[in-house]
Amino acid sequence: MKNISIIGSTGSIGRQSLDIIRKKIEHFRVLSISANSNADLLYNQALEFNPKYAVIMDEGKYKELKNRLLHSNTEVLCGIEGLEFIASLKEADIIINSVVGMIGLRPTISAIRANKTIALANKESLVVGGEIIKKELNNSKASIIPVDSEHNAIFQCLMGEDKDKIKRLILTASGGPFRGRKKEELKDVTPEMALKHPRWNMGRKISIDSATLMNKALEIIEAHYLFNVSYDSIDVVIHPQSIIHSMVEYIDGSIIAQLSNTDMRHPIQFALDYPYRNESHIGYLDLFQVGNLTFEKPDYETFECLRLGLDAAKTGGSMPAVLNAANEVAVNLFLNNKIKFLQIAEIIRKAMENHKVIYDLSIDNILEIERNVKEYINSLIN
Ligand SMILES: NC(=O)C1=CN([C@@H]2O[C@H](COP(=O)(O)OP(=O)(O)OC[C@H]3O[C@@H](n4cnc5c(N)ncnc54)[C@H](OP(=O)(O)O)[C@@H]3O)[C@@H](O)[C@H]2O)C=CC1
Ligand SMILES: CC(=O)[C@@H](O)[C@H](O)COP(=O)(O)O
Ligand SMILES: [Mn+2]
Repeated sequence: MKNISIIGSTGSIGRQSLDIIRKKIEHFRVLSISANSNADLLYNQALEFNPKYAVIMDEGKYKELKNRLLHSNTEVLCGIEGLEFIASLKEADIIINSVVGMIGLRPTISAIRANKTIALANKESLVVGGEIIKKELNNSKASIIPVDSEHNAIFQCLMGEDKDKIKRLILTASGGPFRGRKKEELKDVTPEMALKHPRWNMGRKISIDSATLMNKALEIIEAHYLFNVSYDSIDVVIHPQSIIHSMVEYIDGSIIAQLSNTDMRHPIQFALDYPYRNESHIGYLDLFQVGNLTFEKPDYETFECLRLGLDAAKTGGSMPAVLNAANEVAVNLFLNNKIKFLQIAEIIRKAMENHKVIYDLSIDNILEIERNVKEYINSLIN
């Protein structure tokens, strides 16, 4: 029986994690759950899974949730300290970090310091704090099992292999809802259009990141830190079918790929069962239904976010944190119809140009960078 803490249990990955747990309830116990503001769903999850702790970020909803769960076995906590607490519980075997955004950094660090196994979906914590996370991991017995589909695929393609023999990592990208379009055609696209991902049903922020291809930029940085591979050895290939979730090319010319249905419950199950493989509860890939698998080069001209991400990655230091913070603010503005689609990249570019890079990063100065970037963008658009 494994005890699981889920940070972000009310989101897309959080709900799919609970779905896997529901199907394998004799193997897993839900120890803690959390939400930002969706108190109703958190309440229902608490009733169904009877966790020891439920954390709500939104202070305004804390008292009411506490009252609603008064006669249950679930203690209600609030705020980032609550997330750090459930990320480091002594009795937790696996921490699923499925929160969205760089708010995930502090819980990831807490889990590492408590020597936990972390099923990591929250890519933003690695993007902003990759160097710190690497150092913390070196001083702990914690491990990260990637849940992000590409990184989970690469993790599987590396199993049993000699890492010194890697030639390159090949990250696959669907191309998003605007694949094949030129910049001119993206001027007036709406949030509704951008949210319609052709293959995956995901949360709102990552769906917009897929539409701008920022998602792939974040994933390049994520892969760099997870697998300790230089940026020159990480390539992106557009693969519209999203059946091959990523590949590793070795020095002898062999490419090893991981394929499965376009369903995040595959990598989630893998991470929860690791190091074992168990029967799938969600079905198997029917190769005869898949059709052709195709590959294209990314269009760096149209999808400027991908190029900005590469620039930030190669600059290093605090620049990926600026890229990420600016992206979080810009995506939010776009989703609220405050800016146009193409302004997302424009705002990120300006925030990067405005930033003086620092190389000795701490959690505090990452959080300060986030505040400064927010202020700068507010001054830009007001
Ligand atoms: N969805 C997917 O298929 C994939 C997602 N990922 C990554 O996984 C992570 C989660 O994505 P996804 O599940 O789509 O996101 P969702 O938006 O669906 O869910 C996010 C979760 O985080 C909570 N949350 C949001 N903001 C805060 C905050 N400020 N403080 C505390 N909790 C917060 C939400 O609570 P509430 O419900 O109350 O808002 C919710 O539980 C992201 O980093 C994403 O890039 C990676 C690969 C695939
Ligand atoms: C499911 C998953 O891992 C997402 O990150 C997905 O890859 C997004 O699709 P894109 O390839 O369009 O970014
Ligand atoms: Mn992904």
